[in-house]
Amino acid sequence: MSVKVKICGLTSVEDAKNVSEAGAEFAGMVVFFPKSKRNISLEKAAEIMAALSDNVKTCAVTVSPSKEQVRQINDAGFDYIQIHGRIDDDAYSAAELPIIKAFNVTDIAELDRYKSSEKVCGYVFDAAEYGSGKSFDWSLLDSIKRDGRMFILAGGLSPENVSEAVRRVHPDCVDVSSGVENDSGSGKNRQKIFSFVENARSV
Ligand SMILES: O=C(O)c1ccccc1N[C@@H]1O[C@H](COP(=O)(O)O)[C@@H](O)[C@H]1O
Repeated sequence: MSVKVKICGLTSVEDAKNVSEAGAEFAGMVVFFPKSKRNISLEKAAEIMAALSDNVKTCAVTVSPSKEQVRQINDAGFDYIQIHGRIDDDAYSAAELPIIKAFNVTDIAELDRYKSSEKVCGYVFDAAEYGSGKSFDWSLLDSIKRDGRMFILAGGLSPENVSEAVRRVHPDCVDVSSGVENDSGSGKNRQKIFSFVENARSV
């Protein structure tokens, strides 16, 4: 089966159209994290989700969300919640969507804690800095036993290196944000999104 593709950090309706037309399976939107240049409101996320094809699954991308933020995300129309950083007990209890737990290199050792969490349906393995476009040492993933949950590779992927990443890591899904942005660093680039999807699937 070919690798799935997740395009993250959508900020506009135009991004949604490009992601849908390119045939990506997942679209991520950063919410409740104002430090990110890709952070958007739930209202904006609703507008973007309305413009996505029905077959594109959506994901709220968060960092250590509070219980109240998780509740708002439950009701906002996403299919998944991606959580970087901590998941407090309160936030975990409040989650009604399947959780994709993200690890940012230094916390990879915490993976075992989540392997028995019923609500966790997948893992994102990402570089140390959120949405930085930087890669990390993929050999850190070699010893991780696959457990049937989605194994998603992120961090510094691009149309240029995604084929190599798929061959080397064998992820279920590849996840990109910075690598498909315009050279100006703002907004996604249609041609790069299409090339990323094509190159990921070429393996
Ligand atoms: O994109 C962000 O600004 C961001 C903010 C907070 C948490 C995660 C964020 N990005 C996620 O990082 C990976 C990979 O990004 P990149 O391709 O290296 O730029 C992806 O899951 C983004 O959603």
